[in-house]
Amino acid sequence: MTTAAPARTSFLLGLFGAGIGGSLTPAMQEREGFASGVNLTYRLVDAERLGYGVDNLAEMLDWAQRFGFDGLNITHPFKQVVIPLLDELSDDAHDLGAVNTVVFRDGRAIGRNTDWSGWGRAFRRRLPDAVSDRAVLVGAGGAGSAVGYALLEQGSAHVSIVDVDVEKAQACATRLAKRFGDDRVAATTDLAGALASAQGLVNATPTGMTGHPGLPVPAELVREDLWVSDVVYFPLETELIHLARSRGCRVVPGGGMAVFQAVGAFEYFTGVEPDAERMVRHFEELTR
Ligand SMILES: NC(=O)C1=CN([C@@H]2O[C@H](COP(=O)(O)OP(=O)(O)OC[C@H]3O[C@@H](n4cnc5c(N)ncnc54)[C@H](O)[C@@H]3O)[C@@H](O)[C@H]2O)C=CC1
Ligand SMILES: O=C1C[C@@](O)(C(=O)O)C[C@@H](O)[C@@H]1O
Repeated sequence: MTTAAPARTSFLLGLFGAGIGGSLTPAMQEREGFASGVNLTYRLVDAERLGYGVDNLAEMLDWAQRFGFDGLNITHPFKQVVIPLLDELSDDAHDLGAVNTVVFRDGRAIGRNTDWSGWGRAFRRRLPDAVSDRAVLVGAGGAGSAVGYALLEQGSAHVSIVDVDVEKAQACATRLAKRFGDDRVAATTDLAGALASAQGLVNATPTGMTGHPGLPVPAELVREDLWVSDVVYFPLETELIHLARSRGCRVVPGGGMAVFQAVGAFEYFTGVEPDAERMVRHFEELTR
């Protein structure tokens, strides 16, 4: 007689990254676990504090599995370098070239990305009528690739990508064009020209974060008829969001992406659908 494997009764999860001490993800995941009856522990593993860099990532993944972790979120600077170390990759993570969620199952490490679905869900919640708009995306790193993927996946007619590192903008556009077609996405150095024919602007650079004050684009380009989104969520009201709001623009601040990346990861980790609105309320409590 064969016996079915016992249902999993608890989950050990963590976040791998550098300088992650202020992350709200552990609190969001543990609170949602408690509220939904899933026994879940979520630990921060700060590579900076451990003196670990990208060369130690394989070792870190290996010991996480050996020590019984069921899954990990992965953040800066590991989102791209983790890819070759995984056994399996979801199509979306492959197409956008970054992983923020690794699930360990039956000795295999499976990479996924909930940054894009998180930003997309937060966007559609606020501006459902704007999904087909033309947009300008500033910043082509890990967050920018995820936002570009989300914009195109949810129907944006065209995305122009700008980065101070022109090669990075081009590489991001080339990658997204492979998936969505080169008539819908392009890198450009002409920010003003691209914005003139767009309805939306997304900041996916660190500019505006605590410690990186300022605006990622010249103030005069923030027109009142643009919608404006920021991925930065420390602070929640960045200089860009503040300026855009004061000019009457519709805005999507970075807090929504922070919550909905956790919503998506919770479901991948546990197989249980979390209560997303409860997680939003909890995030609001944490950031009040
Ligand atoms: N809300 C959320 O849940 C999340 C927020 N983030 C935030 O997104 C921001 C970016 O993170 P990553 O993409 O991982 O960083 P990254 O370092 O991979 O990419 C940032 C990119 O912005 C470019 N850049 C910097 N200043 C610029 C400027 N003024 N104009 C044009 N390009 C510029 C850089 O050349 C780089 O390519 C960080 O502040 C991070 O905290 C990241 C992930 C999730
Ligand atoms: O980059 C981020 C932010 C994060 O690292 C956090 O600190 O909340 C959690 C990651 O899952 C996400 O991809």
